[in-house]
Amino acid sequence: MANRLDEILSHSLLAALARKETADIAAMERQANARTARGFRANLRRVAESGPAVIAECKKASPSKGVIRQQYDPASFARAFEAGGAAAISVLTDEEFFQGSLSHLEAVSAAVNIPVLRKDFIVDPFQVLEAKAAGADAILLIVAAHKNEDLVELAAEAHRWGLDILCETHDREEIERALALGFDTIGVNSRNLKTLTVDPQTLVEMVSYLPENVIRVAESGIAHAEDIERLMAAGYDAFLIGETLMRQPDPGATLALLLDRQYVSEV
Ligand SMILES: O=C(O)c1ccccc1NCC(=O)[C@H](O)[C@H](O)COP(=O)(O)O
Repeated sequence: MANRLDEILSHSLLAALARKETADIAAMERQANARTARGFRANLRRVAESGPAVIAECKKASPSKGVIRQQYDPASFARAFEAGGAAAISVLTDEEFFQGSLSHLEAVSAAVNIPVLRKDFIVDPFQVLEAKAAGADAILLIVAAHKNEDLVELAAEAHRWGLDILCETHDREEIERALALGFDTIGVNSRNLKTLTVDPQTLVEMVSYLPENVIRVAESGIAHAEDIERLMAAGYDAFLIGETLMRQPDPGATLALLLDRQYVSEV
């Protein structure tokens, strides 16, 4: 039986191919060429030198939780995240499972000065072009979603467009594959994308496999200032936080509280 990740990947590929069919590729390439990527990796590194580098995520819904936030204005969240001290913004663009959109990415990119990550299930080089044309500075590549040859091809496409890559892993074998392929910004997702269960212990166990020259990003299930402190002490440089922020009445103020090491109550 197909697991959740396989289901999402098949849908993502079909949707991307359908968009590609009707796309004006030349116009998209002109748009992509006109944009200069803001350094995602460099900004994580810069911020992490003096404290936690948070990638604050605009996330309306998810396969595991359904709708997370009814009133959803990603550009205004992104502005508030920037003011609240985010190092970068992540924008979910998958329509089917996350109620995201490329238009969200465009709006966020235009609204902030910090780098923006296209958080999606990238399975075709066309999606990399889409990302750059819509104003992304980085894309996500999920190791579990690909054979090594495909990761190399997609990474080359990202580099062709000047985009940085957040390479996502979940276990030791995936981390070893990511390192062998030369990725230098590596996330460990505490969410198992095949079952959607979150296990915070995964983050603690996996960080020892990531060398210090890599930017180490802890992903998913981060809810409290204490989580960030514990994960920083374990060796993480950066923290991808979605649902905790999105469920709060004022996501930007909540981020500022988290960065000020104040407790955030669960809602
Ligand atoms: O969030 C999900 O349910 C999900 C399901 C399947 C694939 C990916 C999924 N989420 C993407 C992410 O990795 C998170 O949005 C990101 O790490 C932030 O996580 P959180 O802070 O727990 O919202």
